[in-house]
Amino acid sequence: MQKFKLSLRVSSALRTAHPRTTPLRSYSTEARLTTDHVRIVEVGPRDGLQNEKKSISLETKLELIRRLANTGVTTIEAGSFVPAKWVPQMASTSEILQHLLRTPPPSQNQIAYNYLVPNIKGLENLVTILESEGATAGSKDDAKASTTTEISLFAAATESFSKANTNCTIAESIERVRPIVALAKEKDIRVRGYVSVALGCPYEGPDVSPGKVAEITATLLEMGADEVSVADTTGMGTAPRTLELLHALSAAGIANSDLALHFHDTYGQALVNTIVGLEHGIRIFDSSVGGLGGCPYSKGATGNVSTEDLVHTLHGLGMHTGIDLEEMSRIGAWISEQLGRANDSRAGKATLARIAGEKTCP
Ligand SMILES: CC(C)(COP(=O)([O-])OP(=O)([O-])OC[C@H]1O[C@@H](n2cnc3c(N)ncnc32)[C@H](O)[C@@H]1OP(=O)([O-])[O-])[C@@H](O)C(=O)NCCC(=O)NCCSC(=O)C[C@@](C)(O)CC(=O)[O-]
Repeated sequence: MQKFKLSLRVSSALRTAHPRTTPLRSYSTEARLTTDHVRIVEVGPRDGLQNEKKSISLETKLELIRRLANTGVTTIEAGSFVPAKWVPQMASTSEILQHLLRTPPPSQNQIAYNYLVPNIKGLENLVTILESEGATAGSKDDAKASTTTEISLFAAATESFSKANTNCTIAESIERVRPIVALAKEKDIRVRGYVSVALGCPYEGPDVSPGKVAEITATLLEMGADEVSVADTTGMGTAPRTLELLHALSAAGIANSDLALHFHDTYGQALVNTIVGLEHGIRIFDSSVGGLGGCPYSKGATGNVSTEDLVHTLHGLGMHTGIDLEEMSRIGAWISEQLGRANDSRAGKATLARIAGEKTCP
């Protein structure tokens, strides 16, 4: 495999788009790629399914998670402790947690199951189940030796989105997060933060302040979040603005190792922006199998970048994910069929077509 070497010349595009703020500099990647392993956070069962019009049964959700756990992926967002009136598709999350606590993952994989909590009540509900099952977040007894339970919490980078998504201002949402992190730390639960609409807001447009995103990210980390996923909820991000945002995060003193990137592929820019992130040194990316999802507050929004497309791109760049692309492609086709929707992964469809072709070739 040839050494991964890119020269995207992002800097000249950046200069045109942002003449005042961005320093002129050449953009060489080689020195930044010190490690070639990327951790993918599979968000299909939560971020994907929460936005699908058709609800699926608990059994199908469990089957989805079981199959995903067999692909080599190490972090799976399994559900969300939100009121059913806000997100009806996530209503069976308690049962999912219970089931996963009782079931060792297949193939002896070490898997972290992550649950979104919008407020302290969500985390209290999760902890009640954890304790009633006699489990801790990082279960150490034999039956549960290889699963851990994590949470995600979230804030938004614009006031309008914060109001629509969480019924409160940004400042109030940060205050809401504080006791969640404190309780999670007390219970030894790993915490992931999200900053939504980091590269574009359905109400306020693409010009979201990178400084504001960096400020919220830093606040979540200072409170005790273990990593923060910076989310392009609307898919409005472009390569130059992604780079500008990454520079703002670095300038705020935030280490790349504390960051993940979460791209939706509404404008088909997710993989381009992923490469910008890779070049900058980010090694954690979120994606959903089959490109499941959308966003109820963002008209026309498609789902997350598909895991199959992301894995295909990363492997093509010589990076490692530990994920079996063929198996992931089969799951993408299967879950799309269960949901009665098109499979949004080009690499997934192409992989399956290639396998079918190989089988029928004389
Ligand atoms: C934050 C709230 C709850 C405030 O919602 P609210 O209506 O202001 O809540 P409230 O505190 O006034 O309570 C209202 C009722 O809900 C109950 N309640 C309160 N909390 C809970 C809970 N956790 N679980 C179960 N029940 C709960 C509470 O007990 C009460 O019950 P009642 O007295 O009426 O019977 C609401 O705004 C909410 O759930 N928002 C989250 C919506 C959501 O999940 N959005 C999608 C996730 S974010 C996302 O997807 C983006 C991301 C992360 O993927 C990254 C990206 O941007 O791409």
